[in-house]
Amino acid sequence: MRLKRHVFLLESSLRHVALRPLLPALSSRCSRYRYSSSTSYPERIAVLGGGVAGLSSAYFVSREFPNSKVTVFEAGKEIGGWIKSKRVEVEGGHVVFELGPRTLRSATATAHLVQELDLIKDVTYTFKDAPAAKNRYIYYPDRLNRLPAERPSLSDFISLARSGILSGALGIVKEPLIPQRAYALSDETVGSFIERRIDKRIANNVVSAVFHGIYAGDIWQLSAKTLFSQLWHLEAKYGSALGGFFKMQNEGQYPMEMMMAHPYDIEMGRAMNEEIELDDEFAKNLARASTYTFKNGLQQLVEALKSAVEKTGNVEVRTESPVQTTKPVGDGDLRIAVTTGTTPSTENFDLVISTLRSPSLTPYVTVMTINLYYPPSSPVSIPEGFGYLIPQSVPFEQNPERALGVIFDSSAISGQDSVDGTKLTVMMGGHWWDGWEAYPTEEEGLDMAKAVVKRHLGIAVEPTAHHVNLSKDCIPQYTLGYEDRLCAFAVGIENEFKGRLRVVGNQFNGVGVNDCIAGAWNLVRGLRGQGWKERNCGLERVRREVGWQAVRARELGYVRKIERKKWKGGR
Ligand SMILES: C=Cc1c2[nH]c(c1C)Cc1[nH]c(c(CCC(=O)O)c1C)Cc1[nH]c(c(C)c1CCC(=O)O)Cc1[nH]c(c(C)c1C=C)C2
Repeated sequence: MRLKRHVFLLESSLRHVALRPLLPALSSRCSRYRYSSSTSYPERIAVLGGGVAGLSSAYFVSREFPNSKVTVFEAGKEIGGWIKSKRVEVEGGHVVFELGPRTLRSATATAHLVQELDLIKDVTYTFKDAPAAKNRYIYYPDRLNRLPAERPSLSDFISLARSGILSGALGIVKEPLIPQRAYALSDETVGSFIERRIDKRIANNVVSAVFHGIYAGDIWQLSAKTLFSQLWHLEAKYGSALGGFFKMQNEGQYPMEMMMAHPYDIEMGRAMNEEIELDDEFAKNLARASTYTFKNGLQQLVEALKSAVEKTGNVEVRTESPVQTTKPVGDGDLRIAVTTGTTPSTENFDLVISTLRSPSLTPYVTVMTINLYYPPSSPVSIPEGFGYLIPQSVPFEQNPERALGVIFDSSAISGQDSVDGTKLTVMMGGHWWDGWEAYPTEEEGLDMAKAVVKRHLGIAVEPTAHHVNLSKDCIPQYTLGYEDRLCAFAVGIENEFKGRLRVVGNQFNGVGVNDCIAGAWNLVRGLRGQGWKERNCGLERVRREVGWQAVRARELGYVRKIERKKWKGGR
């Protein structure tokens, strides 16, 4: 039985919510030109880029316009972008190494896609009560510190306090007394926001670790307005982030149910709630899960997407087809000429959905992932948990390799490997490698990763399997002033392409897999009917300075409906 379920899960203020795609329905102007008025749907659509944003755009658009011919252009030999899972044979069986993102949090658009692609049977969950979900560590200054879980004990706090990680935490209590920022301050870095409102030590010791785990970025460069959007707008509205948060809760019915949101996000959340139906059992599992992935790794998702779009017969995926140029055909013809291939050829499209990067908008960081496997016979013992993150403040001698964190994959993810043992991923680089002209070789990377796990985890033995992967320029950095640059960018492409070029992907919608899929879903929703003829580019959200509102999380879909029922005695 399929029941309607709203299954957005918690999205903390650390998550990037400021860049959800716009709701083109709000844009009323519809420019009609000679060519465009002749068809009621875009006959030919190009999707630029075959990563998860491109493939999910192709999937949604092929359903929205079943008569359109869709072509996906991918520069590389393979589709899937940064999502890559590798099955490696080891003694007695196999293990799955993830070279990029490895797990998903519950989010409606992605969950629905998983369901439509018939992947539910292959989902493997990490439930919220599992040690992997509860135990997260920060390495500081020379040891692992467990972060407070749902019910932290006194000894948790004592050991954290001893490590020095909590120095400056008193600033949180004093935060409501800190004067509101000057009206003229249009953005500041995440580091400076925390320093101004709480304490610099908390920024360097705690917040920088979390930002390593999401952006592999430098909190002294990343934008608070974009990446701390909740806190930023709470301060603007109430004068204080923490005080404002509690004041805002007075407007709700349930404890902690209110959050700040951009009106566009509210509209998108409502649309998802209305339009998306999830399988009852799947929804229940998602509500209990901290994260999930697939038995053969996250790559299953992009492979299933590719098969599904190709099965339609209307979508062609062309690999090894780098995009050379995209230009308006011009002279009254609104179509876009896309030149692709190493021996360039040009075709005209009624609509182009681009996931390609725009270098002027954000810098990128490079991350090296080193997967290590130790068989059960190895004298290796790691704490049960998700893994650990390394803050910017860790002394150089404790982290000369500039690792960002280590994931305990064998503890964090179950159901992928046919053998026991210890599986780890060391993540290195990120902003530490900014401006480097050359990166470590695979051999050097492996040696560096082994040195990290030896120093931090006491693992002195050799892994029996490993894989080193360099993802060059993989995570865009939403640095100071990002939203202003995005706004100028949106105006530029709207003027140039008159609405026929739409953008989506990790440079615009948030850096996570869920962000890219939700962005694609919403972008395609905006193309419906004659929406594809409207003069916008998918970034209308940043085009208007509108006030953020306090809303019930439920209205955004961020509510675990099933849990809420229990909480309120089954109402
Ligand atoms: C390849 C490296 C990546 C780093 N961050 C991201 C990638 C793809 C993107 C990302 N990671 C997380 C989020 C938050 C939202 C979410 O979907 O959970 C985002 C947008 C959280 C996260 N961080 C790590 C893991 C395993 C997860 C869960 C999601 C996932 O599988 O990516 C660990 C981790 N990620 C990075 C580093 C340096 C790191 C360190 C242990 C960079």
